[in-house]
Amino acid sequence: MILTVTLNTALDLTYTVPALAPHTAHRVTDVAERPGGKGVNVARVLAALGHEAVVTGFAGGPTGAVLRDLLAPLPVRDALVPSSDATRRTVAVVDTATGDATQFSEPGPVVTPAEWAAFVGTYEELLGGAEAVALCGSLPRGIHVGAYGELVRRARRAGVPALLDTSGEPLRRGIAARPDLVKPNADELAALTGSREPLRAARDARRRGAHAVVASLGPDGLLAVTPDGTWSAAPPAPVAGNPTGAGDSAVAGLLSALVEGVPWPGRLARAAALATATVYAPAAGEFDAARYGELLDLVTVTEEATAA
Ligand SMILES: O=P(O)(O)OC[C@H]1O[C@](O)(CO)[C@@H](O)[C@H]1O
Repeated sequence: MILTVTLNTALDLTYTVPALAPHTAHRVTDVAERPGGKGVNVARVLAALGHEAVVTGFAGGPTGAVLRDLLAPLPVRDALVPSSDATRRTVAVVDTATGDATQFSEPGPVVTPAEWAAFVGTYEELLGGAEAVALCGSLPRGIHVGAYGELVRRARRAGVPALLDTSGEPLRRGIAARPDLVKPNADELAALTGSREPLRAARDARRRGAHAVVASLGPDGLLAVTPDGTWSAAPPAPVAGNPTGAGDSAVAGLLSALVEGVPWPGRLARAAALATATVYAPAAGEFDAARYGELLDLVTVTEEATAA
């Protein structure tokens, strides 16, 4: 079983508009409502790849109830812990003229110390049956900024490989706890290290404690800096579509291949193909399965002739 943690789960709304323009009113032509937050998306992709996936984190209030209802028919196990405050919503506005997505994310619930303690108990129990854990997304209010560091340390004590995908101070603190893998995007890596040069920044992230770093660089694919070598993985051509959730699919690709014992080049090919196939799909947590199959053969993985 692969465990995914989404402390700040979300009811993801996707609005489609013909053309997005500030200071104007918009008629929404399509509305989609999905259970979201990064770890929820990761779990859905893991399940589609044939892995048993368990989702934990918090859900509360009317939005939390809808999220759980939407999760129920999906092939992932719901081990969410109740919060008294309501789960947030996110809104992604997709502009059909350009294909661009603009995201608005609410801050999320205020989690109480008792709720955090209940979550930690559930997390410890679930770690007992986990082959790997993904720790994903922003922190809701009330949770200490070192929370991911604590969860990484607990995973290490349980002998479970931990992948961290977050940003800002929670990422900085989480990395210091030495996760097996971090998956920042270009902006998160630059904010962490002060460098917009991905190779230099990824090496810096390793020095800060991450065992391996896989940076997601949008249309440029992935850059992996690991103890075994440095690779880049690129899709055959840039793809137009909604990139929301592409990074989550990359995480699912990396984790599934890790637990299957696939070597780094194969892991990266899978992650890059899944991320690209997600851009072809309408919403985060989904990917175009036919395109994924084609892309697996078309992704180029190149070993960089440079020390990690
Ligand atoms: O926790 P955050 O960093 O705010 O990210 C959450 C959001 O990211 C997405 O997972 C896309 O990666 C959305 O589904 C949305 O819920």
